[in-house]
Amino acid sequence: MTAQVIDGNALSRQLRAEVATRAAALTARGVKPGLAVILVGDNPASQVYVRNKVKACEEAGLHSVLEKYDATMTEAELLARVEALNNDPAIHGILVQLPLPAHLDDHKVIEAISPTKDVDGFHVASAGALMVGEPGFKACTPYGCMKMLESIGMGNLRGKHAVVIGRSNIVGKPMAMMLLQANATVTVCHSGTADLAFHTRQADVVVAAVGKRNVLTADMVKPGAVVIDVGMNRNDEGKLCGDVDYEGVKDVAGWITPVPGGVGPMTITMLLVSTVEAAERGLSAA
Ligand SMILES: Nc1nc(=O)c2c([nH]1)NC[C@@H]1CN(c3ccc(C(=O)N[C@@H](CCC(=O)O)C(=O)O)cc3)C=[N+]21
Repeated sequence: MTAQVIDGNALSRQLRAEVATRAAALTARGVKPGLAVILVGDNPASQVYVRNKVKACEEAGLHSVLEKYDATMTEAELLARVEALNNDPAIHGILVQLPLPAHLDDHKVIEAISPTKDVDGFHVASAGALMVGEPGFKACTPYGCMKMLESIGMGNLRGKHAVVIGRSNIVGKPMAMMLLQANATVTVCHSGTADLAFHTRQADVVVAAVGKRNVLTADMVKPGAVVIDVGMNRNDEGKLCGDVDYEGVKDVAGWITPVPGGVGPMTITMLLVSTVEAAERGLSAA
């Protein structure tokens, strides 16, 4: 059996067309949805990601501002920029690209973003809203993974077992909460898990979000399972690859997401969706 591919580029094209329609409607009412992206320092991977986000905004008719700062920027300066954007009516979403240089406290900076503009979903208020099932911005990567599941008719996971590998605040934990919200029985595995394969072999859905190559191999996957690969790694030839041994796993799984062209573009798409939603909310509150 060869797995069917969940094409993140194709699904993104569809969803971004919907975003563009909503953005045009808002713009016609005098509110062009605006995203501000702050990048501190010169991490080469971050430069590429940030450029892709800004380009995606332009293509969907959103206003975007990229603020680039030297790695020597002080925390007080960064907090002042966040505060200015919180108060800027042209900006509906604020994203501070992570990781920040070591002398800046990620947590403190994220908490300074107004929860009404936290389109990344990283603020404790957003994480808490997800936890208790209240409306709020959702972390874009797991949100994109849920949209991929919906696209193959797996939006409701009642009776299904989902296994998440990884427990980060930006992917693993919110992913587990969203799967739970979709009625899955959820297991979260991590570096302290004794027998990872024992858990993954029970899974109808596996989400690999560790940041290490070949975390999931064919022998660890139940035939027909859905495999979602959140990893963004480079192999020995410098080629982008995920956490899943794609070549092996594709012969066992029922569905699989590729890297590149899977979760990555969906992450950016959900950022656009949340930014448009932030602008729509502002309008309905006014
Ligand atoms: N505050 C914050 N929010 C983020 O959402 C955030 C972040 N910080 N820091 C870094 C990670 C990483 N990330 C990616 C988004 C899209 C692709 C993407 O589009 N990847 C393409 C390929 C890109 C390439 O060729 O390098 C793909 O998978 O097809 C990758 C990675 C968002 N992040």
